[in-house]
Amino acid sequence: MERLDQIRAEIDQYDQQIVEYFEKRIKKALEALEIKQELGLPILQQDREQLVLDKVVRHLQDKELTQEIQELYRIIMKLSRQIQAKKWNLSDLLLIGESILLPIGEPLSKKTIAFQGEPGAFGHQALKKYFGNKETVLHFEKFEDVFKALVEGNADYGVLPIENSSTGGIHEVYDLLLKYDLYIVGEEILPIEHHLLSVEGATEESIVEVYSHIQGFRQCKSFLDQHPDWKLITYDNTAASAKLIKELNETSKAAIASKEAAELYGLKVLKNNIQTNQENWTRFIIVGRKVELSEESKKISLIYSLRHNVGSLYDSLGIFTKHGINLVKLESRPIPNQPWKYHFYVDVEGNLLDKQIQRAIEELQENIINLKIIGNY
Ligand SMILES: C=C(O[C@@H]1C=C(C(=O)O)C=C[C@H]1O)C(=O)O
Repeated sequence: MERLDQIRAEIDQYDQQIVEYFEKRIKKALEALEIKQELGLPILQQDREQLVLDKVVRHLQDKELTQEIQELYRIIMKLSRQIQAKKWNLSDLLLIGESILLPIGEPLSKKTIAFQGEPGAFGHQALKKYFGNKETVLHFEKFEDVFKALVEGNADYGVLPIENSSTGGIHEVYDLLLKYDLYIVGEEILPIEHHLLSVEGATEESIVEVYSHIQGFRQCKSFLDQHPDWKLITYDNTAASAKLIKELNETSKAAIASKEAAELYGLKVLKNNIQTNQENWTRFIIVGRKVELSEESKKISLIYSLRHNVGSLYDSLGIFTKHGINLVKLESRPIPNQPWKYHFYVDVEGNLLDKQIQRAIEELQENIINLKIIGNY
């Protein structure tokens, strides 16, 4: 026992140093905050955080601890941000339990909105359906560019597809929601109709190559299976492929895209409604920099991971049942570098201002790892 006491005394000493250095680190983060406030920079500096993560791994002598040190530093930096946020402006934050701080904002009146793809893309249609036609619109090549535009302040809202009723979740967008500290403020469901488009003079028989987004191909699989000789070329976006077909102007090439894209780029519809399921819908999310709470907010989106023990998912979901909260969606994504471990994306019905919901979230937090609330809309 004496030996164990001796070891624990040493651990106590290290803890004292860790606490001392943690406090020093937080003080410095608050000094950094003052400068960021002067310069009008956001609290979160993802590039800097990545550098910190790389540096601490380099300091490690035992590289087997790489994942653990990164996990520890992700938590330290998140706390550092939360402490900075508390200081920044308390009235703009919602505190749930003891440690979940959410930035709260009002819907912006004058706004710039970003979508992925070219004009005429389904994302563009969802944007117009949700926001109307009067807003300033930006479009980007990649989903991640939309997230970056928000973080960098170049756009106020982003419109992104999250799920298709025939082919399921859009995984890349799920992963980006975890990576960036942005929030879902709304959603829009759009019926998706795909058409085979080409230039004047083309017929179904003249086609050799077809361009579309991978989702376009997946959602039209039965039709494409009838043309096994067609070469399918995956493109960034359905509307971008329509634009390309117009530019190439060849009767052997076609795109799979919307009617709107056909009209916008002056293409002929060779075949209408080629999606496999006539009930084909895509749910788009509207992402912003803050949680926008109102009495009408009725769906909460959460991400969490679990300890690897029997029944952990069941137990976590049981907490919602116990508090009478309806679960409306469950999706899982693998955690990079941790084979067979998952992040769970859960949508439940409720409003974050409701005390019952807050109690359930607090209880959930005690039973899971890394809870992230990504919106109430
Ligand atoms: C302390 C800062 O604020 C945040 C927290 C960081 C940290 O704790 O190391 C790093 C980057 C920022 O996201 C900073 O900007 O340096």
